[in-house]
Order: sequence, then structure tokens, then C-alpha cells
Amino acid sequence: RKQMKSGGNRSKKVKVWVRVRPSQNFADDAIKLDPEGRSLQISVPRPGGDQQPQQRGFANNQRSDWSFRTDGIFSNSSQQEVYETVGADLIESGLAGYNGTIMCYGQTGAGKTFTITGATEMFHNRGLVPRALSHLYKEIEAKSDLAITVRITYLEIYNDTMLDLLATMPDSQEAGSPLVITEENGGVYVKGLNVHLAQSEEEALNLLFEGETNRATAAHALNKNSSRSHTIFTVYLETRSRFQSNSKYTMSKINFVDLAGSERLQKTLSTGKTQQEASYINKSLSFLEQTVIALTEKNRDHVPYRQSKLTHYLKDSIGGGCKTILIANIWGDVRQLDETVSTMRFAQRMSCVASEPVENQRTDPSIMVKVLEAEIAALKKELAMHNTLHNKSHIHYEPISEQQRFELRQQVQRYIDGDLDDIDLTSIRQIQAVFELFREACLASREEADARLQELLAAQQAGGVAATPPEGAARSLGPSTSGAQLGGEAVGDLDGRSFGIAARSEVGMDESGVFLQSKRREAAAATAASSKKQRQHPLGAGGGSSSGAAAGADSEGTLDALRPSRGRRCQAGDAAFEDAGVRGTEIDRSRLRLDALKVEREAQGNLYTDEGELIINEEEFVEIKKLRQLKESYKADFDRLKELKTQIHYCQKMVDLTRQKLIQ
Ligand SMILES: Nc1ncnc2c1ncn2[C@@H]1O[C@H](COP(=O)(O)OP(=O)(O)OP(=O)(O)O)[C@@H](O)[C@H]1O
Repeated sequence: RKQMKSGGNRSKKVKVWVRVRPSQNFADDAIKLDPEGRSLQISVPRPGGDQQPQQRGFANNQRSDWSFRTDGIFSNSSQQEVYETVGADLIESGLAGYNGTIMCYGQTGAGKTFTITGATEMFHNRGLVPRALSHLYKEIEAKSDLAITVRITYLEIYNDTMLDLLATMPDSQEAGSPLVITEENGGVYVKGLNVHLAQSEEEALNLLFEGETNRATAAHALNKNSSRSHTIFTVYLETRSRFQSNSKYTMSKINFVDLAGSERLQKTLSTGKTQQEASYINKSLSFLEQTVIALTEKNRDHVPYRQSKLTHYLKDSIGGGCKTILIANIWGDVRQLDETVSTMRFAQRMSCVASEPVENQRTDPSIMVKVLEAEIAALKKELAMHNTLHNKSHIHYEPISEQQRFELRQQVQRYIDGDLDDIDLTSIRQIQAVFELFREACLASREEADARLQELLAAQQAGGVAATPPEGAARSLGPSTSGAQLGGEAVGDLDGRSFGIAARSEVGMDESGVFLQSKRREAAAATAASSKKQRQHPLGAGGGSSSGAAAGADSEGTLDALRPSRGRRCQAGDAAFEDAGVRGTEIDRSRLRLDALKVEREAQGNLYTDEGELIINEEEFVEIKKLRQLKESYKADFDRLKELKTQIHYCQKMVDLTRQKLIQ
């Protein structure tokens, strides 16, 4: 028989190839190989024939005819043919960044090791691994534009214990340390397993031979050279462009897995240690099968990879994003039919596992930084040239220096104080810095206000009313003025500072003519809340930037909103509006005077009574009183305007209606 062609056209599944070990006693009657390599038929003699099922050890005696679908069959194929058909592609894909796994499964003596590493006696009988290494280094030599790094590990799993087959290499670091499987970035690694750099084919082959020498073997009834362990030879490839500008690179790994013999324990006639080995092998292969079954089941959310070291290590190497090829090694001998069926059943399951290889591309951050730095430098040059051509060469884009920040801060302060109309901004960095400075100023003034409020609250808690105010004062600033309320409606705070002092529940004046004020906590809280809400200047004309009373107006209730629209004004409306404007200006003036008095008082040093209450002088008290009266008037104006607006609106509607009637 010659090598069969690939019969499969099954994309996105694990590929299954069958390799038949040549045998003089080949079961021609029982095993039929499809000439196209699409399938393999096995016919097992029925029970009751010349051989009992128990003797054959064949579990499913209900069925004697089997048909297995395959992707191709190797029969009497040379090692070179096998490599070219299934091995070469893994190396090429690996260099392109795809993970690959080639796994040999089958009974002892079926030719797994022959396929993976080959026979040592004849050079032309070398297996997939030495051929893959030779191919790999030829490719590396040919791809002169790529810097390809090859690293190798060789792991043995014996009785569910991991062993480093390359621990004896002189450059091994971790000899003796326990091997532990870890998962990182979606990949599986063995901590403690030596990873060897192989710069040439010779170095790589040395590693293979070293591992082979160290491989655990035991005498066995079926095959004296049979290996009783699973081995995984892994080649890690890192492929980078030699061009500095390319920060992309690929990382891939190619596993060559030589599984231990899959025959059942009973058949090995093993005893003692060898029986224990066979039992471990059976278990781990059974776990492998369970994993494969789980992988083929749709909607299965748990795959039991961690049941054994073998399945855990192969977690990222069976299907999924990995290019996986299973070679089912069968021994076509008549006496091995049951094992052949068993091997093919596993292969059948494996052929249902999904496999959609993905490229493992990564980005090197250090190269990326260099690339971006170069790009930034080039863009800066472009910008400089552009600015020069547009007479803007004075503009700088460097980060703001401390000196520049200091100057900007001064400008911002002058702008806030009203001494500067514009801040000259030429770059985004400057704009950002100015925003930051405004935020700083805003936070600072908020803190200052909070501190002042705390100060007042502390003073209030420490004392209470120190003296009774004169009757007039008590009347004008009496309890009804608590907080920002006038006539039950919020009149508005000036800015949360001066009004804070003015808004008392009790105001007192001592015998020496000095007014003492205490403030309840509620009043302070109401003042603070009110001041936060009402910082907008409600008056279009004559108003300062932040002063003025909101007079309980919402956005619709500001004087601007109440201003009669052009062409619809009536005399009364205009007059009322003018009145309110004048009142607003007076409120602002009064507030400024109050501020000035306050600054003066603070400059001289605040005075407190023994009880800790703040002392203000008469002038300031009178000013506060005046301000309250102004606010009351303002509120009255506001109400009047509101009323007028409603009237105007109504009249306008009437006019519109009448006009419509006239037209009709
Ligand atoms: N396709 C083949 N052509 C020639 N000889 C083969 C072939 N397959 C296997 N053999 C021979 O069969 C014998 C057993 O093969 P091998 O050791 O590879 O079996 P195995 O499946 O690896 O067994 P074990 O499970 O014990 O490792 C070896 O002497 C090998 O040379």
C-alpha cells in the first residue's frame, strides 16, 4: 500500500490522520483502507467465533463493523512523506505566529515514537521532530528580514508526575525544583521547566537527544523498548522584524506529543511497578478522552482539563486556537484488532473537536515608544514649519514651565478681579493650564467660604445672644429674616459671605454701641445652601459679576426674563423695569460697601465677646440693615414686574386674537 491522499475537507476541526504500522500479519480481511484516505473500515469477528470477546478484551461486542472517517491515511508511507504531509505546515504556521500540536495516539508498539522521533539506526528513518528542526533552521536562514528566536522544552509525564527531560543540560537553572503548571495570558506553562535557547539545528538536536536519553523506560511484555510515559517536545518561536520601526511580533509554540501506549491494563500482563504505570497511563488517557468528549459537546461550559497533568498541560494545545493534528497509530496485525478499534474510536472523537487557529501577535512596548517618539518629533517639525509660514513662530507647544504657570496665575487672578478683559491664549497646553488655575481659584474660594462658615458656627456654638438689639434693629432684622427668607420667599444671598453675617436669627447691641451677633446652625446651613443656588446675577443692568439678589427668581423669574419684549413694552413695564434696575445697582453698591467694611474689620482683627461671638460695629450693622431693606424693595419690584409680564402676555394674546378675527 502506498500513502493515501488526504480525504478530508473538514475545515475548523482537529485533523486526524491514521498511520498504519507495517505488519507481515496484516489483517487484510478485517481492515479496509479507503483508497482516497477518507475512511477506514474495520470488521471484527463476532463473538462466538474462534475467539471469545473476553479474550480479545474488546468491550463493545454488539457491533462487529466499524467505519471511521479520517483526514488521511499513511500506509507504508516514508517518514519524509509523513513530515511533508502533516509536519511541514506546522513549522510554517508556527513562524507565522500560529500554535500547533501534533499528537500520536495508539497502542504500544504501533509506531508513535517512530513517528515523533523516529528510529535511531537509520538517518532516513528520523521522525517528525528532527525533520521539523532541520526545516525550521532552513526557514530561519531564508528569512533574513526576520529575527527568529527558538527555545525548547522537553517534558515527560510519568505516573502523573512531571519531569524535565532537559534538567541535565549544563545551562539548566532550575534543576531539582518542583514543576508546576501555570496559566498566564491564556497560555499554559510549566514553572520550573528549563527553557533552552537553541541557536542552531545542532543545538536543537542535542536537546532532543539529551531528552531521549533521559526518558524513563521500562521493560514490558508487549515491547521491551516501550516507553511508559507521555513526552512533549515543545518548540517556542518568537518572530520579530529586523526593522526597528515594526513593534509587532509573534509568539508561537509547537508541541510534539508522544503519548504512552493506550492498550488496556489487562492486556499488558504487567505486574508490580509496571502495572502501576499502566494504571496511571490508563487513567490519564481516559482523562484525555473525557476532555476531548467535553470539547466536542456544544454548550458545555466546563472542560475537565485539570483532572490530570497531561490534559492540563495540553489545555491550550487541543483544538481551540491551536492547529492540532492527531496521528492515530494503528498496528494492523490480526491480533491487535480490538486495540485498533479502540484507537480509532478515540481518533473519531478527536476529529470532532473544533480547531480555529489564531495568530499570536503581540506588540513590543519599547519599540512602540520609539516609533511614537519619532512620529511626535516629525509632527513637531511639521507644526513648526506650518506656524512659521503663518507668522506664528512665537507659539510654543512645550509643557508649561513654572515661570509661565506663575504668569498665567497672575493673569487669571486679574481676570477674576475684573482688571483684565482677556487672557491671551495660543496653545492647548495654555488653555488646559488656565482651566486648572480657574479650578484652583474656585476651590480655594470655596474652602475659604467653608472655613468662614465653620468659624461662625463655632462662634455661635460658643455663645448665643450676647445682648438685645435696639428695638428698631430687632424689628428690621428680626427672626423673619433668618436665612435668606424675606416674606416667606428666598430673596437671595449676595455671595454667601456678607449675607452670612447679615442673616441672623438674633442680633444684639451692647451698651457701648457695639453690635453683637450670634447665629444659629440652621441659619448658617440655609445661608450656605441658598448662596450655592443663587450665585447668578439676576439683573441685566448695573450688576456686578457675582453680586446681586436672586430675589427668589428661577430662570424664568430673572429681570431679564421679565423684561418686556421689544415692541411690546408698555410704559408701566418700562418704568418698573428701570426701578428694579436701579434697586439692583443699589444692592450691589451696598454689598460692596459691606464688603469693604468687612475687609476693614478683618484687617483690624476680628473681635469676639467673652462667649466667642463676633463683634461688628454700628456702621456695618446699619449697612446690613439697609441691604435688607433694599432687598425687600427689590423683591417687591420683582413681583410687580412678574405681574406686569403676565398682563402683557395676556394683552398680547388678546391682540393676536383680535387681529385674527379682523383678518377673517
Ligand atoms: N511505520 C513504521 N515503519 C517501520 N517500522 C515501524 C513503523 N512503526 C513502528 N515501527 C517499528 O515498531 C516498533 C515499535 O514502534 P514504537 O516504539 O514507535 O512504538 P510506540 O507506539 O512508540 O510504542 P510505545 O507506546 O511503547 O512507546 C519500533 O521498532 C519501530 O521501529
